[in-house]
Amino acid sequence: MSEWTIGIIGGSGLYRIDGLEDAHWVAVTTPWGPPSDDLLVGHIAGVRCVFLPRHGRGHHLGPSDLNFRANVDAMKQLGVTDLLSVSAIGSLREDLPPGYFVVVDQFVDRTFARTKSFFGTGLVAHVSMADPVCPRLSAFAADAARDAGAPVTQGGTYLAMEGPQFSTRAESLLYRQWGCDVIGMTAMPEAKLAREAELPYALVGMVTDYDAWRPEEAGVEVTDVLQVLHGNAALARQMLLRFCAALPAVRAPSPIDRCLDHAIITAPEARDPAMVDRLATVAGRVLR
Ligand SMILES: CSC[C@H]1O[C@H](OP(=O)(O)O)[C@H](O)[C@@H]1O
Ligand SMILES: Nc1ncnc2[nH]cnc12
Repeated sequence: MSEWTIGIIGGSGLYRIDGLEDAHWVAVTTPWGPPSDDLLVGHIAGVRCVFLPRHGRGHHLGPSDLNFRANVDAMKQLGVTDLLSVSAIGSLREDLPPGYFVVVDQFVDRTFARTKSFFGTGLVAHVSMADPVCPRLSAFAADAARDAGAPVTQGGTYLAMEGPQFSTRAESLLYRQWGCDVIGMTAMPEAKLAREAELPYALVGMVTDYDAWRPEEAGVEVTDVLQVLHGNAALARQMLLRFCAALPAVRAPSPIDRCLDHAIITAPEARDPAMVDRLATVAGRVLR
């Protein structure tokens, strides 16, 4: 049994968190290079939280330039036990209009220009991604969003695209045919790396637009996205407050806390010592 430390990765439009008590910015270095920004450590409703603006303060990093490994490693270095991502998303469904909060539970990864694993030559691991989000954390997040007064859909498939350009109409229509519900540019490989780091992960997407599949509508523009996000800012803040306030005092273990028990395939004598060193934070539990 242990206590919670909630990592919050804030996406587009979410570059700081008001209401974080005793807050201070902390610079963290990682073996993977620099994270997107310093991390803001403080408390919400008595729960220790670590906030990272995914694109940096001022939004100077695009989705393909994010150092996802450094972001997850930095969270883990600061003692994060569970990771909550808050993202802007496009909707691929008529019944998920702008303003909706979608707590996603599946992903289709169509990104292609990103480093997707902490592991590789010298230390190979294969984690399961069958169930990519933590059901417990996702349920807490959905309840909190509902309590805050947001329209919430629990469950949905997020298509992760490379970007930075938005989709063509043909792509948008194709993703709908695939059964995807929402679209964004950042959840992958973030969710995969969180799993490799044994961090339970949940994603609350805030629908900002209908992407490009509606024939009568022009495609999405950044200004549309930001307008909806600014309108949602108070709701997002309330959601985080209620999320922390409702967490049980004691954190019961999650199976994800130990998912590397079954994942590493490289024999101990064949492991690259430099890789073992680099993985100290992420996988030290099973490598020491
Ligand atoms: C500003 S629109 C496109 C941009 O917004 C989303 O970012 P995030 O997931 O970090 O909220 C989307 O993935 C794109 O990066
Ligand atoms: N339509 C869209 N496509 C990709 N990422 C987004 N983020 C917000 N809206 C988006």
